[in-house]
Amino acid sequence: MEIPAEVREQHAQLAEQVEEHRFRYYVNDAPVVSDAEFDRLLRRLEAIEDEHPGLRTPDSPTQKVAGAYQTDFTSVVHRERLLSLDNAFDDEELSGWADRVAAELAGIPYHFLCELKVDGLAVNLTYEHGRLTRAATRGDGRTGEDITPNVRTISDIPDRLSGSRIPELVEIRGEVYFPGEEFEALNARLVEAGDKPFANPRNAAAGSLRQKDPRVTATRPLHMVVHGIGAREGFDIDCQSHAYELLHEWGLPTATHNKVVGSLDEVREFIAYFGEHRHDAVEHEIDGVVVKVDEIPLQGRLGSTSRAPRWAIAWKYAPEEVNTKLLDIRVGVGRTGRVTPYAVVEPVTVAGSEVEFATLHNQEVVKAKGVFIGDTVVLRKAGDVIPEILGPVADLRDGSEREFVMPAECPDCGTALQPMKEGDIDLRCPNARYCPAQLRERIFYLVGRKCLDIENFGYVASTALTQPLEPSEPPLKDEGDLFDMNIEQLLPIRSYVLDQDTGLPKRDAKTGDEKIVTFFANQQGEPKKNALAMLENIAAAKDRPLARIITGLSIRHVGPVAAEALAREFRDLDRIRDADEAELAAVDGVGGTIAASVKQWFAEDWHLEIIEKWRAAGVKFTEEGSDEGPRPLEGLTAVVTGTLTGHTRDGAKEALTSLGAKVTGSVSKKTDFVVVGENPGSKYDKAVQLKVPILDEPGFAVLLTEGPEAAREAAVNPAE
Ligand SMILES: NC(=O)c1ccc[n+]([C@@H]2O[C@H](COP(=O)([O-])OP(=O)(O)OC[C@H]3O[C@@H](n4cnc5c(N)ncnc54)[C@H](O)[C@@H]3O)[C@@H](O)[C@H]2O)c1
Ligand SMILES: [Zn+2]
Repeated sequence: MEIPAEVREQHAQLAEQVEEHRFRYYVNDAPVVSDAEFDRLLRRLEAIEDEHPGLRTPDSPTQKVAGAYQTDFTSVVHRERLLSLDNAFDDEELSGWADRVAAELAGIPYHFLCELKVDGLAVNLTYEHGRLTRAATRGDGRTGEDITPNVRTISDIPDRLSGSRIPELVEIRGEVYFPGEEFEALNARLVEAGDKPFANPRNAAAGSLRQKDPRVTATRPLHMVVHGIGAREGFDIDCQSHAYELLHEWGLPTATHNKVVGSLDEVREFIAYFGEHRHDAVEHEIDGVVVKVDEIPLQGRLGSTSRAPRWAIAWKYAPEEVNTKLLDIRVGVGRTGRVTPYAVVEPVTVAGSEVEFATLHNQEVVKAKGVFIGDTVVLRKAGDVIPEILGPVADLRDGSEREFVMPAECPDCGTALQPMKEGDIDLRCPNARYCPAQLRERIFYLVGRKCLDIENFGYVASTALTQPLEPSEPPLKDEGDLFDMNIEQLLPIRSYVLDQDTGLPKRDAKTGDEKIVTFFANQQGEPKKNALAMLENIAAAKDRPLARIITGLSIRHVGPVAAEALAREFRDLDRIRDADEAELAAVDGVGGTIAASVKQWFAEDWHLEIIEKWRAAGVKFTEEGSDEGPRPLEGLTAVVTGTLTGHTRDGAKEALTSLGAKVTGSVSKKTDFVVVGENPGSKYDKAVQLKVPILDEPGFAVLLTEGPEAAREAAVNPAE
């Protein structure tokens, strides 16, 4: 069949693009398009060739492992070819492959070996009589680059195989990868030294390994996972999974998650499991699962194409990385005044959602990533994690990019930013009381799920009540006004609708104008149902448990867990206010940092005013709890030390606190009782020295059942 000229032309252009991207990827270690984008180009080429098989010539990129390039490395011919893998992007492609395998093996029994697809670069190691004699990149599959001295610097890779049955010769195939958690530090060092940062960990692995000077490679934390064997002499194996056992015995880094299964459904389970757990169950980045026929003689029977084995297939997970433009870097002000730069990117869809913003943490992180405003960047969104920018695609720079400069003043109130304390990297707006952004964010948090949980009170209301356009005086000048608002105050309010991620006004999709709403009144100026419901819900929130109220105060470092611990221990906000730092710090789940922060919070007069206003409005600030029994030990402080036979340490503490006693970690004059078990240690000595009543187990039982008076009599060291 005649192939139309324009199809030929399109094919040639696509092929050229693919070749160019391969060159940038394999030779420069600096691709300019994402893998997903590259895979799409290759697939388009394949689709054209499916329709016009005449274009599928041996030199088409679809028929080759990769390009054969001239590089600075000496080339090495592999004893046995290194192949690529065919991909399956959906279940149809996977079962299509499985059907072809089944048809070809016509009734012979076989197994599937499921492996994780490591996102790194392929290397081929040659061991002769147990010694590593050569290491090479994959290259075009026949000829690779000699990187032996570089590979010798990787500590996972043994220079000599250990154990028994060492063969005369074996080629080991595997993937070298760069650990994700070390990536940021590497880029920071490169940027510091004036070098180009890498766009992602896989490029960092390739770029680190393919260094002219192996001493540079030696400074990079590279690792390897073995995933195959090539040429071999002097030993025989029946299954690939058994081969791995042997390689493991020889001291090679084999994978820990491989699984041999008997059915395609089990393969699907493996794929689904690691799709879900790719970030929490695996020590390196993966981009898919490789399914192989485990029996080696059957692999031989299935054979290979010029590019890939027929006995294996790579299932690719949905890509988590895309390239996009970094349009701007702005800063946002959070609930605690922390000022955080964030990236505004050209909207892209990644991992199923549209992304417009990515976090950048602080100005040092921006610097360390080496990204400039105007760069094309690699953006990553993994699972539920907040999108982040990995690095710039530096090869696409045209000189118009500019560096980000951290503002000196708060974008919302103009106050000069400063570190919270000396040496802190994070900058804060110190105007905690009046900064409109901080107040808005604090209110939104206070009324949210973790705190007062007030329905009909969301981000729009938080904005409208703290920074309305009209009237000039907001109903909430700070948290103190929360329970004193009335409907008359709310009706005239007009305000912007702010974006929760950025704090910037949202715009009308049609007109492009900033959206302004009268949130609480309808067109006749009457109260909306929402507004009335909100006020009712606010009033009902006065009775929330103490821990939720404490959480809502936005005390630095005091989240729901610490608030719960404080509430459980002290049962009353005034007692928390009056406790000294050591007493606070001694509470389980609190500690020094939180204790200091709590003291600091109560040292601010305007914070105390909030509490008094709320108290006047009817908030109780005590933990009454209807399930409470009598509290005969109220006001007592006890210490538990040593091993008790009748209680665990926590159990003993709980028994005390449930009766109203406070349990602390150290003995002082204020301690009322020290409960001692076996091997008590220095707290016992301290109690003797300070003449604090000491209770052994029977004495402890007396305290719990008969109360403090009887317990003092029962003490090991009764008062003289
Ligand atoms: N962004 C770009 O410009 C660009 C250019 C070229 C290639 N690429 C990317 O590189 C990859 C294509 O390269 P490829 O030919 O290496 O194909 P591939 O990554 O799809 O699969 C083959 C490779 O997977 C590796 N692998 C990882 N774990 C394995 C395991 N457990 N068992 C067997 N092999 C395993 C092997 O090194 C093997 O060579 C694609 O992800 C492609 O998007 C990107
Ligand atoms: Zn401010």
